[in-house]
Amino acid sequence: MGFCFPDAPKGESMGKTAETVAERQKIEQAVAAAGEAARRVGPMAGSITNTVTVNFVANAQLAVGGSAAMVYLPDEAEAIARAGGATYINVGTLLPVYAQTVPAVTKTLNALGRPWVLDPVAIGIGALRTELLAGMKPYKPAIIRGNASEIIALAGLWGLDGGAADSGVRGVDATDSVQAAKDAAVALARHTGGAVAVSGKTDLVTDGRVAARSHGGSPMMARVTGCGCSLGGVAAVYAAVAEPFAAALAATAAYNLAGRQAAEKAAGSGSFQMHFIDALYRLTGNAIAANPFDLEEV
Ligand SMILES: Nc1ncnc2c1ncn2[C@@H]1O[C@H](COP(=O)(O)OP(=O)(O)O)[C@@H](O)[C@H]1O
Ligand SMILES: Cc1ncsc1CCOP(=O)(O)O
Ligand SMILES: [Mg+2]
Repeated sequence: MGFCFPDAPKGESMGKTAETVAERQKIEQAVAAAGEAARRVGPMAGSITNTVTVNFVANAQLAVGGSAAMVYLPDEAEAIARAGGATYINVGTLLPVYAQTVPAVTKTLNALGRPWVLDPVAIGIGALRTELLAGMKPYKPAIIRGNASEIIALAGLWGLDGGAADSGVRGVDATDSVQAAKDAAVALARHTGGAVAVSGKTDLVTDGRVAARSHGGSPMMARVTGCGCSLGGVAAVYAAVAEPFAAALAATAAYNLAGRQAAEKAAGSGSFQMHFIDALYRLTGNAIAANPFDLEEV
């Protein structure tokens, strides 16, 4: 492991002091522990997620050791929220029933103090999506995971620094860079007191105090639908057994490592998905923690 700060803008990288060595080691240990605990405990992380990638989300959660359960109805969502170690909410394809399900379950999760992960997929499309995402602000997800444009748009919707109503969300895809979403991610993390994971070529994970830039993955991940959604589902599995920042970084690092490994074997995007699930299944906590990341204070 050791230090690597190649991407940190000048003046922002943490110095190589004893304190930062200790900070890095603490983070690496927490990430490794999250990876190991998911396999040991087998936490259930239920999902309210989109109909496009629901199978990929469940298989990725199972591959890292968790247990999956997908629901749509309000009473069933309440039940899995109560029974699960964490819950995943992804607004990718909304149905009318979500107008009841989503506010009820986020309120319950907040009242229970139970971690939940939000993926604000395609934020900006339609009135219901905007209403549901705006209404989540007081219920504070432990982890917000999205691509750069979604993170900028969510901070804009919640009236936070770095946000913009007119971010570059294009359907479910991003047109903004991860770096451009840094201020929005930090502001969101400070609002929730949890963590924010911004995905892209190099991912950024922050708790509002430090930011880790996690390296790896493959451009092929943007050619397979659900790499982002399933990353959120895996973050929920880890959030059931670890603090938000460690859980978000563990999921992000696992994806970067498994993505790199899968790309070495895949002949194209179809077999990439198969090799990717295989690679996730084989990861150890120590391997996840050893995936390269840079650390900076924010
Ligand atoms: N060009 C890339 N190089 C490496 N990894 C990538 C690249 N694009 C996306 N990824 C990875 O794919 C996963 C999903 O990210 P992304 O495509 O940004 O999410 P979304 O599908 O929600 O837009 C993340 O693990 C991210 O690191
Ligand atoms: C294509 C699509 N349309 C609505 S949800 C969805 C899946 C998006 O998945 P991801 O953001 O992980 O690529
Ligand atoms: Mg997405």
